[in-house]
Amino acid sequence: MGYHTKKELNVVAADINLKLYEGELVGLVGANGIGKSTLLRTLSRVQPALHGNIHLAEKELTSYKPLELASKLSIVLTEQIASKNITVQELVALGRQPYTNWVGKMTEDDIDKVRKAIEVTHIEDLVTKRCFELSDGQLQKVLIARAIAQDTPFIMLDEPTTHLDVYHKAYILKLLKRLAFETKKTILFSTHEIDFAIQLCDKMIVMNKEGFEFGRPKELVQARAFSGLFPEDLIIFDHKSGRYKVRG
Ligand SMILES: Nc1ncnc2c1ncn2[C@@H]1O[C@H](COP(=O)(O)OP(=O)(O)OP(=O)(O)O)[C@@H](O)[C@H]1O
Repeated sequence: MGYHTKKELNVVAADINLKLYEGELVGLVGANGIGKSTLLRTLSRVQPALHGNIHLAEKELTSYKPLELASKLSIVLTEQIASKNITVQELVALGRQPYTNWVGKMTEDDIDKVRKAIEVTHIEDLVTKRCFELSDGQLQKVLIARAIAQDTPFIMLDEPTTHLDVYHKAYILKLLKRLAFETKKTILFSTHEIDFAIQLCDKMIVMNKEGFEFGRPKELVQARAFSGLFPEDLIIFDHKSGRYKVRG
């Protein structure tokens, strides 16, 4: 995966080979610029893979029609929101767009899915607010609610916990964990919260300069996958606690 620029081909990562299952919360970690967003964008068909195949539910990703794809996968990008002038209720309801008819009329089922998404993310008190009135953390929850309303079996989120305080970071990640478990969705998110991801994820993808490692957090800790992520002059990964520590 990577980019065709005017002059050259910029290959960000190659030989990525992995399989995700339903009901799994999967954390994607790695240093700045290593290719996490590129991977999410490639998996969600926002940009084409340079080489290889991606299958979603046994079907080649490129063979999906846009609306069909929108009923199978959703991606949450914080910067993506087109108009912040709409209300929270309207933004969450946009998650139902792939299913509504051309006039956008919602059925009872659509309305129910929107209501449940608002309930599960605990944003009931925000529904009448306009999106520009929200704090970053509130907007993050609203965007997650929209993805839940979209009700796709596969949800991807690019850094869903940036801008959040430590309590709300844990809150969002626990919410994703519960969602994956209870609704049997596959949830893949990129994060810099490696400590939290180790504690909460079923599996993790660790991207590094050599390639990537994939597995259960405990196995990855044992395999020392987190040691080589950053230059070790400043921080080192402590295998006992599963955390990074600043060198004394
Ligand atoms: N539109 C683009 N065109 C060309 N190269 C790009 C483009 N977007 C990103 N890149 C390059 O691809 C590489 C990976 O970037 P990417 O945004 O995927 O990293 P990341 O792991 O998500 O980083 P961060 O943790 O800082 O968000 C970087 O070297 C970046 O410069």
